Amino acid sequence: MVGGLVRSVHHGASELDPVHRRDGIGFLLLAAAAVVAAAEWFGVDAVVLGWVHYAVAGLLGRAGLAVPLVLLGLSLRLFRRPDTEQEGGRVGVGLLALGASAAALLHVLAGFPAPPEGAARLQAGGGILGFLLANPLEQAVSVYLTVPVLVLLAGFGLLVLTATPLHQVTSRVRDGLVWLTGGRSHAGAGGDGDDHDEDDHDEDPVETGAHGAAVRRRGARGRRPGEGQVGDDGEPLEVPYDTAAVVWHEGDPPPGRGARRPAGSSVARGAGDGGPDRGADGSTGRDAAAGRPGSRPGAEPSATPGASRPAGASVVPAAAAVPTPAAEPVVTPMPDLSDLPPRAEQLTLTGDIVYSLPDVTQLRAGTPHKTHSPVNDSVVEALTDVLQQFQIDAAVTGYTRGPTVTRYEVELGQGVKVERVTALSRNISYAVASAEVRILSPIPGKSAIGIEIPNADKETVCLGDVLRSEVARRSTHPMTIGVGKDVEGGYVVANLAKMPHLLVAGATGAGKSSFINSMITSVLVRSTPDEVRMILVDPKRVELTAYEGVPHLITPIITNPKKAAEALQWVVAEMDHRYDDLSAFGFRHVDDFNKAVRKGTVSVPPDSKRVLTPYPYLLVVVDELADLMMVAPRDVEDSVVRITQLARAAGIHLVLATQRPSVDVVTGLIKANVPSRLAFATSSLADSRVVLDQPGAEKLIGQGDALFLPMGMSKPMRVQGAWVTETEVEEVVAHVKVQLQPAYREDVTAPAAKKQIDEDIGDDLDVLLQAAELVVTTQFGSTSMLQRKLRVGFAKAGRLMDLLESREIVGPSEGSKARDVMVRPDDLPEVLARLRGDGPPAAPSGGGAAADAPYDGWDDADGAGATGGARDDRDDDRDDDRDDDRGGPGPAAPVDRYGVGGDRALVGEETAEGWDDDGSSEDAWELTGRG
Ligand SMILES: Nc1ncnc2c1ncn2[C@@H]1O[C@H](COP(=O)(O)OP(=O)(O)OP(=O)(O)O)[C@@H](O)[C@H]1O
Repeated sequence: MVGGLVRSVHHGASELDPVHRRDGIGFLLLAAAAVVAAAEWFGVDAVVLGWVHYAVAGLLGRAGLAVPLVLLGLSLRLFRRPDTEQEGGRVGVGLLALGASAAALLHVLAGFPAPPEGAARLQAGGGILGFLLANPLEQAVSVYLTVPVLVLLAGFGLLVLTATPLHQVTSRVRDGLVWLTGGRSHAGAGGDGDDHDEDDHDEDPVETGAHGAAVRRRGARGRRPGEGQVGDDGEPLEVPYDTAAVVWHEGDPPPGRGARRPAGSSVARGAGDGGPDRGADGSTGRDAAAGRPGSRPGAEPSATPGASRPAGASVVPAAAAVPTPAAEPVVTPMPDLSDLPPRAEQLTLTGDIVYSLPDVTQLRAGTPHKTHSPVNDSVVEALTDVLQQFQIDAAVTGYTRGPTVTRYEVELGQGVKVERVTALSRNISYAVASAEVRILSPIPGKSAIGIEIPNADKETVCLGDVLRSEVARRSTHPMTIGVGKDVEGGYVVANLAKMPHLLVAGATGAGKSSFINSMITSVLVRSTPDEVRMILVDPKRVELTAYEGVPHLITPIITNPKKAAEALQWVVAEMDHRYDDLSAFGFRHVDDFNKAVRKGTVSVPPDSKRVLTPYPYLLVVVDELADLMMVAPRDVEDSVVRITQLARAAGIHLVLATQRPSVDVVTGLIKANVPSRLAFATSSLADSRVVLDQPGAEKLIGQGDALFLPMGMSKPMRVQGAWVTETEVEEVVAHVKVQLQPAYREDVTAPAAKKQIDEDIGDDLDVLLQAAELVVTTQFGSTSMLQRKLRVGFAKAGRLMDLLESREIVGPSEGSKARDVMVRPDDLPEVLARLRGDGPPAAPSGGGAAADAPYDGWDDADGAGATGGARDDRDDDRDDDRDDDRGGPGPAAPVDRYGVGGDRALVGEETAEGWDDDGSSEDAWELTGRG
């Protein structure tokens, strides 16, 4: 019976939720601490306590007095950070080394008592352990060396226990002092990061795959002037940025107060993370921070001997001035983040589920940003040489160093043609021994030519740093993700909801999957499943498996391309449902709807039993679009186009990635409707043109180096994508998975209802669709044209023409003349849908659809939303229609077809209101002039 009982308890314990198990261990340790304290500190008289005393004091002697404290510390640690199980080994080794050396030292102090002298003598020293360690040591190396050896062992134990490598002891002590003095004692210590620098490089994932666990706050410094007021004076914390991406540099005003526009900005601020030491002239402050004597402020022509100062160049040098050669690398301190508000730590989901977001400080920290290194000096020299050799009156006046590339700025003398420098691109490549030289003329917002050259000493941009940056922490929008760092070392974050759809392209190994990992991890770290749901499509089957089972998923990760195509159709249906809902309740955007639902200002008709819940954003990620386009090109294109044209207001956003950015994958229609682009290194100039409509991506250096062109920007900005290790992803996934099960929707990948295709079309549907498209777009009903263009025989072309006639697409035969075409190009989408059997009955479309946007007008027919005109006008039109027709809640509120976690909703006030402050996306459209 006892055996059975023990077995069942053991079985039950192993089935316990790991969180409870760890808590259980914590309580056990706490109880043990109390017992040992009673025995050792207070000498309480009881049988069991006597045994405990014999065990503890017998083993450790006086060192046993510390055991209650150690046990208490361990238990508190388990309670506070239950996810540190894997560090148990380290803590164990540290404690053993520390405990053993302490016991041995006590044994030495007690005068090396031997066991025959009695247990009491041993207990008054270091116990059995002290005897076993100190006595042999004394015999081996004499008493004079025993003590130093034991002290060293204790020091080693302490370092292991606190996870402090020896070289970081000083900075840890300093950080400790900063912590003790409230984080103020360190202001102005600009160049402190140096001692971390070289060693942190060893943790570079690209080189070693190593993964640093502890997050250190480095170079802590005082708060910037004015920074504290942002939260205090009640200004909205969300950044009202007018493009999807925000760049922010340390030293910039707090985001939201003049955060810079990514490119083309006329504001030229100093570059790099100068921190508090930087004045208006970035170089002066930086040089001062580094304590370098004799550095020149500003851009001095004498930096390039022989080149005359460009006349009329009155540009405030935003870039670092050309520094004195052989100067020390300049490392900027990591920002102090201690006084930034964290993203809501605990969120309550409906059903009283308390959900805690993963701790962003657990993500590893990267190397501090260098604004200058000796490598840059040699490149400046090489560039200057080239300019001199070709006798061009131009000078390298400065540079801004990013994590992977540095942009050198060249100013021209009067009357010097820009082409003289740009024509030298091959010579420059040769001089700096790098094929990936990209020339920008001009640098947006500056009268200077930019020459971007890869750094020989690259830095890794860690997602943790980007998400911990001020700009990311102040954005409460759940769809804000960390992108990386720009070429000036500023953090780049982007709001996926404002993209509103993103195309990610790049050759194999260029960094797409890493970006997608960073993106998904950002979402998991920043948003609850009630805020963002995801559909992940991974035809490659390996890239996204780590996310299987996270509660943000709406359906298991889809690996089958056919199923993926069906899922896209489900998304279209979902979008339509959301539109129905929005229109029935009289809202234009899910943000408005959600806000009203949270405030409780929207009510269902009295006879409806529906419980309104906010709609989560729906993020659909396709990791290889080419695989989908191979199995069902038309269906996928149709769905993508439909989603991208309409889904913004419904809170549905697509991210499409492909390594084959050729026109058969990224078709004109898809491209026209996915306005934001992220191009990693492409294998050809043609691919770069497909993605960005301009060259440049073929010059990227791979491994996360990218050109980012969010909607509304004319020039792409160069960013180094953020890196997140597999271990970090695993930790984040484990954190979210342990809290909540995913609530999968069954119907996402269920095959769509069988379409009603006319029997007499039979197997000819595809070719009939092509024939209809051809005839309608050309407005030319000729059988021989069909023969030629579709490469079909006469009989087949004739039959197609008859079918078209029977569907009233062309008129009757008129002998040798071409037939009349009865359908206008505007109505083509609707006609094609009807032929396919999934369209609504024929209905006249709303006019005004431009011929280059053939899918506009489709929605008039199915009532999902009226669109018309070119893409930029569409919102206006739709809004107008809404305003006219839908003044308030419609009579028949639709049933709750959106069942995703339909029984749960957000109730947390802080989240409920959080991201609305920045204005719904409608504001963004106004700001970009698209509203
Ligand atoms: N942001 C980054 N920072 C540092 N290294 C990176 C970054 N992104 C990618 N890399 C490096 O490049 C390698 C390939 O990246 P990744 O797997 O993302 O390429 P990909 O474009 O997805 O390739 P594929 O199409 O074959 O999947 C990574 O293993 C990593 O070493």
